[in-house]
Amino acid sequence: MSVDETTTARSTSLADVAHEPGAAKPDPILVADHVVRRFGGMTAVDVDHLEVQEGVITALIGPNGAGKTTFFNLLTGFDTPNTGEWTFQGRSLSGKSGAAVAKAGVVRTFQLTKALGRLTVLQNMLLASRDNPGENLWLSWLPFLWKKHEADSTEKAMEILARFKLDTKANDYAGSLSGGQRKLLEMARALMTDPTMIMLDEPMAGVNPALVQSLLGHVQALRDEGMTVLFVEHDMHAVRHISDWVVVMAEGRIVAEGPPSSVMKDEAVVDAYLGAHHDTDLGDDSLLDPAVLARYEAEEEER
Ligand SMILES: Nc1ncnc2c1ncn2[C@@H]1O[C@H](COP(=O)(O)OP(=O)(O)OP(=O)(O)O)[C@@H](O)[C@H]1O
Repeated sequence: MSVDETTTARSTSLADVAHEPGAAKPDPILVADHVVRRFGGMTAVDVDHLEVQEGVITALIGPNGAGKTTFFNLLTGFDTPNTGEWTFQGRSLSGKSGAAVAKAGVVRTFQLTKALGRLTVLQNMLLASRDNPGENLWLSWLPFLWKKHEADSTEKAMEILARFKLDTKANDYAGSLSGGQRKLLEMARALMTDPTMIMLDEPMAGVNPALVQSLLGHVQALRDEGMTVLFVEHDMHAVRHISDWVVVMAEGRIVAEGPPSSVMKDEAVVDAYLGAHHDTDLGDDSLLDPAVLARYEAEEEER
């Protein structure tokens, strides 16, 4: 399928979906039910039902403390809920470890990037490899297999790094990268496991505007290659620009869902944001720098 055909298939797939919390999707890849996480007396997450459509970019937005990261942690096996179950591609993932979730094809990045500063960029990539020799008894015992595996993984790592224009930095310490480059490295590392779905926690936070464009392009490219993307983001311009669908959380619950253009005008969304931040910019394009806006529009036309 060409990129144009993929774009059409994508918008058609969501065209008939109701703009309401918990809306059913035609091809849900991830389905969560009754997911509750309490910290003491406080309920951080209380998601009754959520379906994430396969092959599209879904943004998860909401004010600070809405429960987005906690929900990500639960879905990816980094935290345990009080109640709840969820499936990925029809198979239950509830209660599974982070490693088991990754093996099932769901990989995540973190808000504060986890790149290990004292390892090189390439070493960071090799650590993220699905069949890291350290985890495989046969590979660690048989040197010739290990060497072949290492060569293959290095080749794959270098290919992915080239895609993110980080190949020239392969032997630099990850600690020497800029904030934006570390975000790119996080995304590159995630791809080492050949995921079906990628979950990005605030990929644009702390990234300079030039790199934001590049990151947005990478996220769209992953989607256009067939990957499902779920991302948490506070930058509403980025959300409007790249998401096919937006899910809004407030006080642990999902309060709205819909395409970006309509969801930003939703009363529950405006209330949720304005309740917490009177100065939150919900992505009104008229507030954008005209040059940036022109670039967004030109890109939109090319798609
Ligand atoms: N380990 C924890 N112990 C106690 N409370 C926690 C813990 N983790 C999160 N919380 C609380 O749960 C609520 C939801 O937090 P969470 O980080 O999931 O929100 P968020 O929507 O991701 O916020 P932000 O946009 O600021 O990252 C907050 O009130 C937070 O203080």
